[in-house]
Amino acid sequence: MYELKEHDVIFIFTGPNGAGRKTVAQMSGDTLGMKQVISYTTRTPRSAEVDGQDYHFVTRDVFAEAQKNNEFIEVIEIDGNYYGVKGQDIANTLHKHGAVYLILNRFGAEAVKKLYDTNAVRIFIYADKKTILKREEERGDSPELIERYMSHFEEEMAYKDQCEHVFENLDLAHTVFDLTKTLDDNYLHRNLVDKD
Ligand SMILES: Nc1ncnc2c1ncn2[C@@H]1O[C@H](COP(=O)(O)OP(=O)(O)OP(=O)(O)O)[C@@H](O)[C@H]1O
Ligand SMILES: Nc1nc2c(ncn2[C@@H]2O[C@H](COP(=O)(O)O)[C@@H](O)[C@H]2O)c(=O)[nH]1
Repeated sequence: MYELKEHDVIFIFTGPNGAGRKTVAQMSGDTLGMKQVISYTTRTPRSAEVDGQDYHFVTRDVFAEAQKNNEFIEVIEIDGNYYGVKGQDIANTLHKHGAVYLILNRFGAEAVKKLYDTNAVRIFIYADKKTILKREEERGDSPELIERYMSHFEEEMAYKDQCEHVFENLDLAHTVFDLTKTLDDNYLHRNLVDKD
């Protein structure tokens, strides 16, 4: 069993769908040498999604078996689909990289924070509804999917004030710069960000 070290950091990116959590997490993660811990889900992959990259896509039986074996640190049902992150996956990735990130909704963020306490840092990424709607339309999300995402918008936004860091993601380069600098200055100390 991997024991967390004081300097191990688990960043949790949360906020409404379409805010840009994945985009900014990946960009900062690449710069700072952090790796994502991928969730397992029973939902069907969307056209551009890749198994093992966006999610581990599994059947309900496989998911239920892992749940029965207490492999997930948290399980959630969203719109009829199950999602979970395995504790062992977090431990393995931390062991290799010392810093990991997860992309979760507010319930996952809360659960991971409770479990890992000071090793866990919640980063809230948001944009206004109109901006998010435009992004989702532009990436080709169906009207049904957009409606589903929007039905969770207010409840996800309500979690903003409980997070350790909050970024409004309008200009992408600006957000990624601020985010990378914040993570580097406060937690990782890789001194990679150009301070000019
Ligand atoms: N600052 C930005 N300006 C313009 N487009 C952006 C910006 N940030 C992200 N995007 C685009 O918005 C879309 C949603 O981004 P992303 O997938 O990162 O969001 P998310 O919060 O992870 O939500 P989801 O889980 O629904 O994918 C993508 O097409 C991405 O390229
Ligand atoms: N609490 C958890 N939330 C998760 C997990 N994996 C993903 N998510 C979040 O769920 C919604 C819906 O995701 P979608 O890909 O189906 O649109 C989104 O906010 C994800 O970030 C998890 O393991 N636990």
